[in-house]
Amino acid sequence: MAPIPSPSTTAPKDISRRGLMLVLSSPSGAGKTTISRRLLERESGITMSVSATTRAMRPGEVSGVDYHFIDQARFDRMAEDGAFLEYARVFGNCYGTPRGAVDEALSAGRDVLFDIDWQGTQQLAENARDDLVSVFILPPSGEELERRLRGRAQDSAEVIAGRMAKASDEISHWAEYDYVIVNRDVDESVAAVTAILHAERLRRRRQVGMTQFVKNVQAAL
Ligand SMILES: Nc1nc2c(ncn2[C@@H]2O[C@H](COP(=O)(O)OP(=O)(O)O)[C@@H](O)[C@H]2O)c(=O)[nH]1
Ligand SMILES: Nc1ncnc2c1ncn2[C@@H]1O[C@H](COP(=O)(O)OP(=O)(O)O)[C@@H](O)[C@H]1O
Repeated sequence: MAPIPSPSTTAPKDISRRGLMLVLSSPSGAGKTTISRRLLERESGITMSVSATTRAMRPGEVSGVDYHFIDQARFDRMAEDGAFLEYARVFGNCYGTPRGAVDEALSAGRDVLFDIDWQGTQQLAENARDDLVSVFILPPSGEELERRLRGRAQDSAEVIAGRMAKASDEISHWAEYDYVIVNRDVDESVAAVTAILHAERLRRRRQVGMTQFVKNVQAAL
């Protein structure tokens, strides 16, 4: 099957577009990180927001790529200085989205992908509803969620039990999101998120140069 053309080929090239903020949330272990990585590999024009966190680095994680790993004092200072677009406490650790990189990307017309929880999504919705597109990822079942958390083999049994205990709370926010995906098959989930991104890029209000483009088309009629 021929690849589906992306909106960069279906929207007129000389029309400037405002970047959007694409948020993925889910209970821990449902597959946000996996879906995000695949999406970033195949999509251009979108960058990942790298959060700051006070949690310990996991094996295989890279500082500055997966997270900016910082201590509590530095996190508190950044929060006080207004350096976060949003921040929250999750599983006893602090997580926050540094403002600078996001502002820069959006104003350059690039989209930004966020892996943040429902608390962060609510804060973004309060401050930037028009730029926000939110997607909630559900696991196919509770048993499968536990299998994925164990299979990831990155957390102790105690930490996994804590994440399972919080899963129901996190899931209770599913209806606050614009889109909902059940992550059964990774390829299908990536295709679904890609379809959402492509459609949202074509929203009229994001194509800020469209008025002028239409005038130019009309002038020649
Ligand atoms: N509000 C907010 N939540 C975040 C941020 N970064 C990560 N999170 C959320 O914190 C939770 C824990 O993330 P993490 O420790 O990486 O565990 P994982 O989701 O199991 O891989 C997840 O629900 C993330 O979506 C952030 O900057 N802000
Ligand atoms: N659709 C899927 N089917 C089977 N395993 C999956 C699927 N999506 C993700 N996984 C696996 O589940 C585990 C948790 O996924 P991850 O992306 O780390 O979740 P999250 O970022 O939401 O905590 C990983 O080992 C990942 O490889």
